[in-house]
Amino acid sequence: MSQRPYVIDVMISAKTIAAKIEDLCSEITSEFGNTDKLIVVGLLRGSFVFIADLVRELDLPIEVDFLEASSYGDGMESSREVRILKDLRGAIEGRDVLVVEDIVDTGHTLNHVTKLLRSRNPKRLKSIALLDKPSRREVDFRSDWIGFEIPDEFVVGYGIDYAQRNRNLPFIGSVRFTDDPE
Ligand SMILES: O=P(O)(O)OC[C@H]1O[C@H](OP(=O)(O)OP(=O)(O)O)[C@H](O)[C@@H]1O
Ligand code: HPA
Repeated sequence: MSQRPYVIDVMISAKTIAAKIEDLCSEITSEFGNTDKLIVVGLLRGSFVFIADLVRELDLPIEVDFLEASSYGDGMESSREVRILKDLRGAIEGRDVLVVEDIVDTGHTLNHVTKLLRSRNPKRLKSIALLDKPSRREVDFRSDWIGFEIPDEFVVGYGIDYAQRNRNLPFIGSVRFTDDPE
């Protein structure tokens, strides 16, 4: 695919993200305070940075597992067809589960994944998303915890890509095409 030229404007700094994660983790720690073990499920690939920071702030007995879902390919439009490319290693029946997602946009990915995991009869299933774009929602879905509500802009960084690039930026930035007429 030929790439249009773009720049990335900082939307949420690394420091602001770190402060938000501390707040979210104290809420999650109280919610799951009585758990014997919390299974923290990261949705690959976008959540790999978020889950790494999150689990280090959780004062709970945890296990980590991953599930890979994909619906965007290399573009900016959801295919609305969520493909499970890699399933969990472990069973979640009767367990406490926290699903960790980088961004909820149309909502198709997290809606599909939480339905799939709920069908496996966990004891409790909650979800957390660092970013939420409510104005883009196509299905009725809301995550239990949200870091930041953001406007309808395509974002990258802190694990999130555009055509597989920019996942390594330490902040959340918005993509601005420099060949746009305005
Ligand atoms: O709410 P939605 O419109 O479904 O969009 C959110 C999903 O889109 C991105 O995944 P992508 O398919 O790009 O895979 P990736 O995580 O490997 O980047 C992102 O990481 C979320 O999982
Ligand atoms: O804004 C976004 N950026 C990158 N990937 C995405 N997947 C859904 N929304 C986005």
